[in-house]
Amino acid sequence: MDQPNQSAYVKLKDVGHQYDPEAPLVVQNIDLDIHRHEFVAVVGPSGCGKSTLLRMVSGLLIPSQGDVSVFNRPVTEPRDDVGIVFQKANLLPWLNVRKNVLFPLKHKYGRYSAADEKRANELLEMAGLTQFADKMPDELSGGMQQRVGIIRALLLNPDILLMDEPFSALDALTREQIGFDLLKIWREHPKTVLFITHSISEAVLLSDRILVMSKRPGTVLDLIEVDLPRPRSSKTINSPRFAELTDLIRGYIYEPDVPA
Ligand SMILES: Nc1ncnc2c1ncn2[C@@H]1O[C@H](COP(=O)(O)OP(=O)(O)OP(=O)(O)O)[C@@H](O)[C@H]1O
Repeated sequence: MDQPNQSAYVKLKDVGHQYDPEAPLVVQNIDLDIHRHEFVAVVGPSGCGKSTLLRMVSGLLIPSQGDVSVFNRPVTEPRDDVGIVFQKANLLPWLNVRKNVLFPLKHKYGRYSAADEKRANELLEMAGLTQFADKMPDELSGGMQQRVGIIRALLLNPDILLMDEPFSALDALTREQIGFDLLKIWREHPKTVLFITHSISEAVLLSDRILVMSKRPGTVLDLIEVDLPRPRSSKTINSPRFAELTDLIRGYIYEPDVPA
């Protein structure tokens, strides 16, 4: 279970949100502490408010109820130490891959240094993209573009990484591979991750804990500890415990009468 912890990197306390003051809440009574370098996934039925939750942590959306804090400070706007990866990489089509990775620095400071370029090259190497660094985005596959989106979010070395269905546009094989790539990056450059996904197996494969949300208005049905050993691999997927955990979550999502 979640432990009250002053040192939580991300903290949601009794959070609720309604987009329209006349309309019902889309999420309510959300409590969650995410600790340093923890990987927490959020799953739940379509429309239950997963993206709303992530947007509130990012500072793109201010909740109508409750408190969201990052590093013990209320979230009032987006911040540099929180990186975001969306479903689509949204690369700039007129910049090559390396320049796309460096774009956040160029945008923020108007320039980047040789050291920044070196770091971009290191990240590109880590993501297996060195030979594509000078290519334009439309010369890359969807999976490669998404990798570029991830390392672009890592360039500013954020302590927290928010990922909103980052792999959902990819085919199943690429999706599994990029999941393992993400785990490798996370091992080498530990980050606190909040990861939204529709895929129960992806959530179990990647995360330390999984927040299971009810259908709208989204509330917390369960917070599940994923007690599978790391590093995770394709063997993990075939383990009996993996099947138990995915079945448990499926029960919540497909049989809404299962008590919390
Ligand atoms: N900007 C907005 N204005 C009004 N309503 C919105 C807005 N964004 C989302 N909603 C509504 O809030 C609810 C939750 O949306 P949200 O995108 O957070 O859910 P989700 O769980 O991420 O959905 P999905 O799994 O389908 O991506 C939905 O009913 C959606 O229609």
